[in-house]
Amino acid sequence: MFLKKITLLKEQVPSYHQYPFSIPSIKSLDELEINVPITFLVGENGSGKSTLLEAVADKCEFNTAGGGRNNYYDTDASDAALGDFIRLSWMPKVTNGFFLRAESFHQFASHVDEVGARAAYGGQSLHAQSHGESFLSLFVNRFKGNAIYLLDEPEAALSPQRQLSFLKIMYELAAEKNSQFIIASHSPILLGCPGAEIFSFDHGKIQKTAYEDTDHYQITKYFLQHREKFLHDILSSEEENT
Ligand SMILES: Nc1ncnc2c1ncn2[C@@H]1O[C@H](COP(=O)(O)OP(=O)(O)OP(=O)(O)O)[C@@H](O)[C@H]1O
Repeated sequence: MFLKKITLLKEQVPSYHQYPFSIPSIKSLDELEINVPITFLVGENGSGKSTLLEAVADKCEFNTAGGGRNNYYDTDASDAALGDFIRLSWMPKVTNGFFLRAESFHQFASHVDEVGARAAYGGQSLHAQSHGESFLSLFVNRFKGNAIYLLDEPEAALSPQRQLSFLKIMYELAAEKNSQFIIASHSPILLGCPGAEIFSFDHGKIQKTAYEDTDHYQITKYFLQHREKFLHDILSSEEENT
């Protein structure tokens, strides 16, 4: 484990009325203590997970469009608006790692081709693989250990079976190869990783939550157990509203 704490430098915040400080979870952030090698960030869409993850990537000097320290390429991806306003506490500091953004992975794959770095990603162009296959190639070939990995919705391209494959890779890297993961995720499969801690960004604050208390677990479980009733209730209330 490397990153132990994320602190919002409150005295430097210019205004809580503008992005990113206007996001309720960020506004109420003081210190986030990280206690285990695998940490998940969960919460409703727009609750601030990517904003915080991007800020951490920025402080790590990773390309905020996706990549590590040595991946320089231009992109339309946003600047890390929060990066200058957080402090990272390390023990020890690590500079090796990777920031995965599912949405700009295409541009990252082009960058790998352009700089002739395919060998580091399994030898084949990431563009010549399916979206999910290219994610798995990245995890298998590039994630070697002694590093911090910041992943924004890594499940985006992965089938349930491949999510399990990724879970195993991540678990082993954390347990045996001195790796830390901070992951924004909506996947009830990944969130179930043993030993992981989950922080919820819902209800205007960032707080630790149990796997079984997440919406991801509860809604998925209820849906699978009561699919017909669930759909009937949702669809009939939709009809009443129209
Ligand atoms: N560049 C920006 N300028 C202004 N507002 C922004 C900007 N980027 C994001 N926001 C807003 O900040 C809020 C948090 O966005 P963020 O992307 O961090 O959410 P998230 O929790 O990662 O959501 P999701 O689960 O949908 O990925 C959203 O309401 C979003 O519209």
